[in-house]
Amino acid sequence: MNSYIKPGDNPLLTEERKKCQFSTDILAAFYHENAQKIKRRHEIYQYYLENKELHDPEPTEFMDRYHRLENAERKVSLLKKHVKKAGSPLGLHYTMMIPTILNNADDEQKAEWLPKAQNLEFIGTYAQTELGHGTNLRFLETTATYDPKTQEFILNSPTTSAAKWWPGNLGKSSNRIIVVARLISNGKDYGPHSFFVPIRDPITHKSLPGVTVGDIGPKFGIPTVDNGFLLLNNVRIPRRNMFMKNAKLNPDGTYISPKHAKLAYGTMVYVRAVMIRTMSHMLGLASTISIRYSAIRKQGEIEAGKGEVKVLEYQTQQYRLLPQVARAWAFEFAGRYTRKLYAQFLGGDVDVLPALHGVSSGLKAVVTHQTAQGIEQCRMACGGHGYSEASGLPQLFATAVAGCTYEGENMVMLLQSARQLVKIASDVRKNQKPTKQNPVTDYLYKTSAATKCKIDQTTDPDPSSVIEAFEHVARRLTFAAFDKLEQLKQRGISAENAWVQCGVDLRRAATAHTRTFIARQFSNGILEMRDLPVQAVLKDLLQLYLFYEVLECDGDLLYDGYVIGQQIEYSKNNVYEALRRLRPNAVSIVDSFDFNDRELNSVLGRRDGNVYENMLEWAKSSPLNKHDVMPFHHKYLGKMMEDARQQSKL
Ligand SMILES: CCCCCCCCCCCC(=O)SCCNC(=O)CCNC(=O)[C@H](O)C(C)(C)COP(=O)(O)OP(=O)(O)OC[C@H]1O[C@@H](n2cnc3c(N)ncnc32)[C@H](O)[C@@H]1OP(=O)(O)O
Ligand SMILES: Cc1cc2nc3c(=O)[nH]c(=O)nc-3n(C[C@H](O)[C@H](O)[C@H](O)COP(=O)(O)OP(=O)(O)OC[C@H]3O[C@@H](n4cnc5c(N)ncnc54)[C@H](O)[C@@H]3O)c2cc1C
Repeated sequence: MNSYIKPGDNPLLTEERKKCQFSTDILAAFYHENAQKIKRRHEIYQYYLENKELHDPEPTEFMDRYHRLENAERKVSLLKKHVKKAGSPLGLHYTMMIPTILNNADDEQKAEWLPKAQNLEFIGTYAQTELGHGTNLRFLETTATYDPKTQEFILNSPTTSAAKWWPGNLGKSSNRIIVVARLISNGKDYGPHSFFVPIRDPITHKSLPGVTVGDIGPKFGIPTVDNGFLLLNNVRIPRRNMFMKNAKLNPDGTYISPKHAKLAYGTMVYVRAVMIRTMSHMLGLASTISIRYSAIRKQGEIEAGKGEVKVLEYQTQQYRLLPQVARAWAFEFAGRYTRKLYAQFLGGDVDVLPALHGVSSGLKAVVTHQTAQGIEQCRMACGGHGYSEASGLPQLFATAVAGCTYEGENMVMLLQSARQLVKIASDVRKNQKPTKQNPVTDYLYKTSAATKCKIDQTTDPDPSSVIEAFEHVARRLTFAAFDKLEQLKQRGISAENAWVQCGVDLRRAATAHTRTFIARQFSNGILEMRDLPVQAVLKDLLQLYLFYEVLECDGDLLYDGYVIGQQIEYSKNNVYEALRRLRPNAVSIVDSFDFNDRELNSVLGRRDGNVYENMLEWAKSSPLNKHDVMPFHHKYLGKMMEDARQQSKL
C-alpha cells in the first residue's frame, strides 16, 4: 500500500516499502489536510519537472550569494507566470506584507494595495526591527512625524541604531515596504505604528531620495534572502499611508486609539501562528532524508558473519530519528489549533487576541527550538554525509534555527506566555473563576485530580495519563513561580525586578505549559482518523511522542513524587515498544509526508534511494573539479613543496 515504489529504485528502499502495512496516500492526505492538496502538490511538482527553466543551472550549494540571489529572483519571476505562491525573494511579501494589509489596512487602503500586492505589481517586506532594537518594540527609534499643513508624515531614522536591520528581502528586492515607526502628532508620541513606504522607484528600482538601503551581508543561513538595512532621511508619505484599520489619524492630526492596544502586533501573531506548520514541514523533511538514508546505509554487523545491517536496525538510530517524525506530526496538529484561532481573530473576534498571543508565543518558542534540535539530530545520525551540503541538512538546519530568533526571540516569547500563566495563578489564588473558557489554560484552575500518576505497565497506554502528568508539572511550576514572585514582592522588591529574578522559573513553567498543549492537540488530532491501519500508525507515533516527552521531563515528574521510578521505567519501555512497532513502517511513514525531491533538495533523501552514484555525480559537479590541478597550485603549495625538496638536497 505504498504508492512511492518505482522501477529502478534502490532495492534496499523498495524492500522497506514492500513491508508497508497501511495506505501512504491516506496518511499523506491526513498530514496535508486533504487529498485535494496532495493532488495539487503532485501537479505542481510534475509541472516543475516538465519546465526545465524552473530548475537550478547547477546545485545551488556551489553558487556564491550573488548568483544564488540572481537564481532565486529568476525562478521567482518565472514562478509568477506559473503558480500563485512564489519563492524566497518574495518570502516576506507573502508572509508579512500581505497579512499586514489584510490585518491593518482599512477598506479603502485594502482596495488600493491588496490587489497590487497579490498581483505582484510591487514587492514588500515588514521593516520593524532596528540595529538597536528588535525585542523591545516600545523603544523603536524610527519616527513618523505628522505635518498637518501638507497632511504628510515625515519619516526619519534619528540615529544609526535606528536603522531598520534584518527585514527579509529589504536589501535588494523590495520597493514598497511596511515601516514600523513612532507616530508623532501635535507633539505627542503615540508609539510604534505601521506605515506603507515606497523606498525604490517602481520602474528603475533605484532607491528614492532620502532612502539608504542595502543588504546586511552573509548570515548563518538563508543565503537567498537579501535581509537588509534601511535609513530614512526626511522621507515624506501621505497621511493615508499610515495603516488605519485599527489606530487612525485625522487630517488635523488628532489620533484615534485602536480597540485593542496590541492590534498593531497582529502580523507578528499571524506569522507565529502559521510558522508552526512550516516548522513541522522542516522536521518532516529532515526525518524523511535521514530515515530513507538510514534504510539504505549499511554499516557494521550485529552478528558476526551475518553481513552488515542497515543503520536503521540500531535501536539508538531509531531513538534519534523516529521521535522527530512524531514531533513533526505533533506540531502539525498544534499549528492547526493556532491557525484556527488566528482565523477567528481575523474574522473580527478581537477578544481572542490575548489567548492567541499566549498560546502562539509559547508554541513558537518550543516548536522552533525542538525543530532545530531535531534537524541537527537527523543530520548527526547520517554520519559524514549528513555534514555534506549534498544531504540538504546543514541548510535546512540553518533555515529552521533562524525561527528561534525571528518573530520574537524564543526566551522573550516564553516569558510572554508566562505572563498569561501568572495572571491565571493570581486568579486561582484569589479563588476567581476564568472569565471565559479557554481549553488551553482551563486545567490551571483545577487542582491535580490524582495525587499519583496513572502511568502503568500496559500494552495500550492511555494518553490521558500522560497529559494529566504534564498538566500536573505545568501547574506545579506555574504556581511555584507565582509564589516566588509574591514572596519577592513581599520582601519589597519591585514587581519588575521580581519578574526578572524569576525569569528562569517562568520560562520553565511556560515550556511545561506548552508541552501540555501540544500533547493534547496531538492526542485529540488523531481521533479524526477512521482508517484502522493508519490509525494504528498514528497511535504508535502518539505513544512515542508522549513517552519520549515523559523521559525529557522525568525530573519534574519525580520531583514531588507524583511519578515514581517504576513509572519512568514503564515509560521507557513504552518508547522502546513504539520504536519496535514503528520500525517496519518507518520509510513508508516518512514517504507519507509526501515531500518531493525538489523540496528535499537532498542526495541522501532522494525518493529512489540511489545515493552513492548520485553523491559522486554531485561531488563531480563541483566547480573545483573543473580543474585537475588548481590554477594557483604551483604558485603556492607546488612551489612550497619544490622549495622543500630543493632544501633537502642541500
Ligand atoms: C509562513 C511563515 C514561514 C516563516 C517565514 C518567516 C520569515 C521571517 C519573518 C521574520 C519577521 C520578523 O522577525 S518581524 C519582527 C518580529 N519582532 C518581534 O516579534 C518583536 C518581539 N517583541 C514583541 O512582540 C513585544 O515587544 C513584546 C510582546 C515582547 C512586548 O511588547 P510590549 O508592548 O512591551 O508588551 P508587554 O509590556 O510585554 O505586555 C503588555 C501586554 O500586552 C500583551 N501583548 C503583548 N504582545 C501582544 C500581542 N502580540 N498580542 C496580544 N497581546 C499582546 C501582553 O500579553 C501584556 O498583556 P497583560 O499581561 O498586561 O494582560
Ligand atoms: C533570519 C532573520 C530574519 C528576520 N526577518 C525580519 C523581518 O523580516 N522583519 C523584521 O522586522 N525583523 C526581522 N528579523 C529580526 C528579528 O525579529 C529580531 O532579531 C528578533 O526580534 C530579536 O531581536 P534582536 O535581534 O534585536 O535581539 P534583542 O532584542 O537584542 O535580544 C537579544 C537577546 O537578549 C535577550 N533578551 C532581550 N529582551 C529580553 C527580555 N525582555 N527578557 C529576557 N531576555 C531578553 C534574549 O536572550 C535575546 O536573544 C529577522 C531576524 C532573523 C535572524
